[in-house]
Amino acid sequence: MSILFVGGGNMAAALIGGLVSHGQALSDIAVVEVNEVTAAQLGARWGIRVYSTVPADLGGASTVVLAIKPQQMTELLGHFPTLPGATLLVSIVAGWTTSRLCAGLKGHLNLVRAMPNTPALIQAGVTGLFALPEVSEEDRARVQAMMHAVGSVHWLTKESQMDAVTALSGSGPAYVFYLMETLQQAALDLELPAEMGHALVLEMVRGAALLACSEKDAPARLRQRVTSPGGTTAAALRVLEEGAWAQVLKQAVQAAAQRSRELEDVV
Ligand SMILES: NC(=O)C1=CN([C@@H]2O[C@H](COP(=O)(O)OP(=O)(O)OC[C@H]3O[C@@H](n4cnc5c(N)ncnc54)[C@H](O)[C@@H]3O)[C@@H](O)[C@H]2O)C=CC1
Ligand SMILES: O=C(O)[C@@H]1CCC=N1
Repeated sequence: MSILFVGGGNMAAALIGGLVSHGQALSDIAVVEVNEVTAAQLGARWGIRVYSTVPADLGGASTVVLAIKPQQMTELLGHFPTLPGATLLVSIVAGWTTSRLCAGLKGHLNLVRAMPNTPALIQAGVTGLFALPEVSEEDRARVQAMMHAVGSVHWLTKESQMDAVTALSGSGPAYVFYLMETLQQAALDLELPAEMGHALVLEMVRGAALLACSEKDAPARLRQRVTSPGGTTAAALRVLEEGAWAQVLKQAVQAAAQRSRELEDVV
């Protein structure tokens, strides 16, 4: 399949990297990128075609991937070419619903929304997908293969689930990185050398994630196995419970989901 990315930032670069490593021909990938520096970097890195505006013939692409910020969409769609009905449009733009996309694309219905995350950069991402009923099985398989190139894929049954997916796995890496930053600061406070604190946090998070992936036990059970009665972990968990840490984290995810719903109205 030939793919035109509109926006060549973080997520587009991650997707292109994944596709290339899965054997997608570079001649079948093109990007529209308005930032000259980013455009030059994309061209130099992969030798792919880079346009400064969306070409009327879409550069011959059968699939168009929208990968710009929600706040940049209204302007883009204001002068977007009319898509042939068979063109598959995939949007990774947070908050932009299929009904708003369809309206902005003059009634185009061959639409799939995708919500990947930044671990896609190392092909360890996870993506939620939602397709309109008009999208053929063949096109669903195409978009699934594209997102599978950067990690695992889950189909949503209702579009409203996209707000939860965005809040959970789309934004989620930032919650984990925030935890890591905080633990590194705690290591400094405990007078560990900075480099050692950094390495301990990285390896601990990697090990805990791998253990959770390899075990059938739920995280709650894995946590209990770390927590000796009257021990160090129990002392730490008591402080987290007193600070209503779980409640705060759930509120944070709710806030992200609410923001995803609000982004539908962003201009
Ligand atoms: N960063 C993340 O963790 C995730 C982001 N997303 C979504 O992916 C989309 C892109 O995010 P990023 O790649 O992080 O943003 P980014 O800012 O890295 O990339 C956007 C790119 O689009 C370019 N651009 C802006 N207007 C343009 C136009 N009219 N035509 C062509 N290029 C244009 C910008 O110069 C920039 O290079 C956003 O809508 C975001 O909601 C989805 C999942 C995760
Ligand atoms: O923060 C955002 O809006 C985007 C969507 C998911 C991750 N980043």
